[in-house]
Amino acid sequence: MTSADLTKFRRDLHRIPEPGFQEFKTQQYLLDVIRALPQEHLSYKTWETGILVRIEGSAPEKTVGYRTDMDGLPVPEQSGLEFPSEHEGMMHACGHDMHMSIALGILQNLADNRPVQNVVMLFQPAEEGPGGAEPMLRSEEFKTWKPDEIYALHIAPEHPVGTIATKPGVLFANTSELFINLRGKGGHAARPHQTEDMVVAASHFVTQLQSIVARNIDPLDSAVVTIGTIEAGTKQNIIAESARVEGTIRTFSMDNMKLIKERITGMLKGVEASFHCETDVDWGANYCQVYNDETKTAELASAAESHGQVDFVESREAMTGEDFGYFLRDIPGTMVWLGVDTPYGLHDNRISPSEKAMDTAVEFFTDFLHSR
Ligand SMILES: CC(=O)N[C@@H](CCC[C@H](N)C(=O)O)C(=O)O
Repeated sequence: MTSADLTKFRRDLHRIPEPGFQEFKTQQYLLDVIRALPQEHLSYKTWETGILVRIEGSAPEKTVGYRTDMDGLPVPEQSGLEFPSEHEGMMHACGHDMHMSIALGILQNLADNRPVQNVVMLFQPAEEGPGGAEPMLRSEEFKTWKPDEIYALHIAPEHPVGTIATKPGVLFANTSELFINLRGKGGHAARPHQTEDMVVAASHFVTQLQSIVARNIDPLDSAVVTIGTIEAGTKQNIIAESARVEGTIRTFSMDNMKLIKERITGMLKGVEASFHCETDVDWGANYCQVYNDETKTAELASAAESHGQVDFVESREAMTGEDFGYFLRDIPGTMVWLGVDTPYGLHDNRISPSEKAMDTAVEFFTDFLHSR
């Protein structure tokens, strides 16, 4: 697999970002590449908009898994790249175009040069939401090819190209989405006393939310409550009768997740009483933490440290979420960060990861999967 091939995959995929479980063009593109590979030891099947590919090892004693995510984000691209998204309002702003291209590169290498162990490559939809890992794990397609160990990577804007970073134990947080509706009585902007203004109610609620992390979480622990969107109203001189607040919760412990949800439920009761309105809350998709197996992580770290192309770094845990956590809850393995050296963070509309990082990842993971 050449750098030029990887770059072509990445740019083609970058142009067609699609929402979770709607990765139709992405799936077709990947299938076209997979069908063009040497087929001798290869079999594949689809699941929803995902794909599972199995390479029959030469003397297998186990099956090793490698997973990539596939979906894009509702981010209007501002990267200035020469190959921007062709899907208005959507962007691969979390590197899944790179992740998929790397997986294709590894697959091509393994199809050309058969590994000893069986390898299953998983192209998993809907990582950003509503979560493809958990239903994929439950699928018959997965169960019949279930690996004995499993690996994945995620691009890391802050690390230089060549870096692979990870740690044993908790790498990413538990997550829960948060969707709240507030309903009251709207009316004329000049007659506020006859209304129950949901812009004011939602604003108080969002401000109150900030006290949860500040005043309910042990300062030696960590949690995040982020509101990403607020929608309310139809016109500047009409008092809004409804508002919708959407966000996400991140914790390292399930006790804190429970505590935060209880506090939010309590606060909403207060908002209802204070602003004479009705509210409802939906916790959306919940991901379990990414917990790296101690032994597999040590083995991967040692392979990275002795690999000529890689600079291995012990990383800290992060409040990011990843539904790869569900695979790791069931199957020992590890997730790593891959340095891509861009000043813009994940989910930023300007993110522009260095494509050179794909060479490092493909070389390292091809060697690593051969060595299992
Ligand atoms: C790597 C990454 O950025 N993952 C997402 C996962 C989102 C889970 C869910 N939709 C949520 O918002 O809680 C992240 O935002 O960390």
